Amino acid sequence: MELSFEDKFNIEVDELEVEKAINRFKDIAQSRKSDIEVLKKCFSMIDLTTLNATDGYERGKLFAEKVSQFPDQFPGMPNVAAICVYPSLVSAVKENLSAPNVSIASVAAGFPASQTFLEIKLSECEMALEHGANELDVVISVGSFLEGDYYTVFSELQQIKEVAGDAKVKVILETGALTSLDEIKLASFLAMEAGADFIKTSTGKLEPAATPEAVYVMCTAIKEYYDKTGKKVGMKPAGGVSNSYDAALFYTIAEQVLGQEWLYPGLFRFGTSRLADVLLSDIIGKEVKYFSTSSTAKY
Ligand SMILES: O=C[C@H](O)COP(=O)(O)O
Repeated sequence: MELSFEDKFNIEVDELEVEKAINRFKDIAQSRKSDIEVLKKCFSMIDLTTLNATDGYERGKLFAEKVSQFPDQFPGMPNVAAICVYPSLVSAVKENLSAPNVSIASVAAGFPASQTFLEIKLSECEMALEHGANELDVVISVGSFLEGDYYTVFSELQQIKEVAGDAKVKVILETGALTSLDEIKLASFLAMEAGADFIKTSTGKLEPAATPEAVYVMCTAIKEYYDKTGKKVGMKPAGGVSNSYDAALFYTIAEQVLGQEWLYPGLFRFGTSRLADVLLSDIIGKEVKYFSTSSTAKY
């Protein structure tokens, strides 16, 4: 079955316009990278992430304990939005998390390559939810997308969304594997039409991960989708976001394209394994290693 989005949405991206806009946002971000209020807001939208082959129960427990104790350790700071782990670690987080407003996100559906059977993808989503996840981060079938088999990608996402029920589904486009900005925009519309609650740039396992260009194009797609349908879809830059300037830049892009109303954990997240302590240190004004973990393994 053929699926066409070209008639419904504007898929073409003007690359010159993108570069101009990004240069403007970079200037704004330079002055914001040390704005404490902006950094605090960015911190409150972090999905604190650990996605290593070396992760075990203790790692999930440690993350949950750190997040649970955070308000006492750092009064006046907002907490992170979610902890994001592999499905096998969801129960470790659930059993040890006592921060009621912090969500538990699980990558699922064959993360990070999405190269498994649909039944396995759906079961993995179901099991992650049973174990306590209330958000799912799933990658599109990138191979099918690149071959132009949009129907397979769309149909899988629709079925995942159905299994997810009330849980938020964040759809990872793996923008570094897509071959043009037009493709990134097309994938954004496809994911949103299939029911994505958020669209997310990257798995963090493939370079380039979150780029200003990808984030900008995805934000413009979200804006256009909202104008046409009235549905607000969230944005999640993820992968390689590791300093206050990057955070301020992605924050600025979302603010300028989508408006302040998008800048809260319900509609904006950072997927990152390194940003939390960096922001915390810049906010407090001295180096803090609270969440940092030694493992940087990339499997
Ligand atoms: O979803 C989040 C990413 O996997 C994290 O990537 P990162 O380790 O480059 O921050």
